[in-house]
Amino acid sequence: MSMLAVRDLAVARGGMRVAEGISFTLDPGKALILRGPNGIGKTTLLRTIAGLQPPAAGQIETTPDSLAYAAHADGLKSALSVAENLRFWASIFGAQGIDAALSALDLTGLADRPAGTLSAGQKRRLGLARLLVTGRLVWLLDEPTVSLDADAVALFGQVIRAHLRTGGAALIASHIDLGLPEAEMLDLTPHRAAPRGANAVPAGFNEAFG
Ligand SMILES: Nc1ncnc2c1ncn2[C@@H]1O[C@H](COP(=O)(O)OP(=O)(O)OP(=O)(O)O)[C@@H](O)[C@H]1O
Repeated sequence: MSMLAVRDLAVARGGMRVAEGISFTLDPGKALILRGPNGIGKTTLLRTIAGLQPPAAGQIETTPDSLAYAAHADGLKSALSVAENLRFWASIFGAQGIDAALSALDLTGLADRPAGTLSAGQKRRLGLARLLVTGRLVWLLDEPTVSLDADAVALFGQVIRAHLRTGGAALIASHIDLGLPEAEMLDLTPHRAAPRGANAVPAGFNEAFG
């Protein structure tokens, strides 16, 4: 049974439909990579599936409390240490420990550093480590590798693989190769919403100028 099913979904930003006619399912152990040019609606689609905004049309079916969303903004507590940040998230999600998450993202040596003093890539690694303490099965990731160097991208690829091996799934907006050849791709380009209302091209436009 799929962990996430999206049917004929349309998504909007700022009151304008940006993408439509999107359908896919995500089964355990699968990763789906969202592609498409800047502004096509990848972030908007992830926000809609995460429940941060309503769909403009269509259906999203998933198990309650199965989703973990990692947005562009890391949203870390800068005065707390790396370990304290993770413990805070672990307590919210009822996770047991943080050591595995620290180790998986190569943060053990930085555990006592205030998060505010981390480099951009280290902050991003901490943001991703939070996924591991959520215990959630379906990861929604928006450009997870921004600021990461090549080693950290490879490390993150391993983290995703381990998540998939243990029955998890991931929907990932990414412009770069994550080293996941088994992942499927969904290009949103053909799903760009047709112009509507005041901005719509009048019917017959093509015939008149064709
Ligand atoms: N807060 C907002 N208000 C109005 N329009 C917005 C808002 N945020 C984004 N948009 C617009 O919605 C459209 C979709 O944006 P979105 O961020 O989903 O694209 P994206 O595919 O994730 O792009 P990128 O590859 O640049 O991250 C764009 O045209 C964008 O300008």
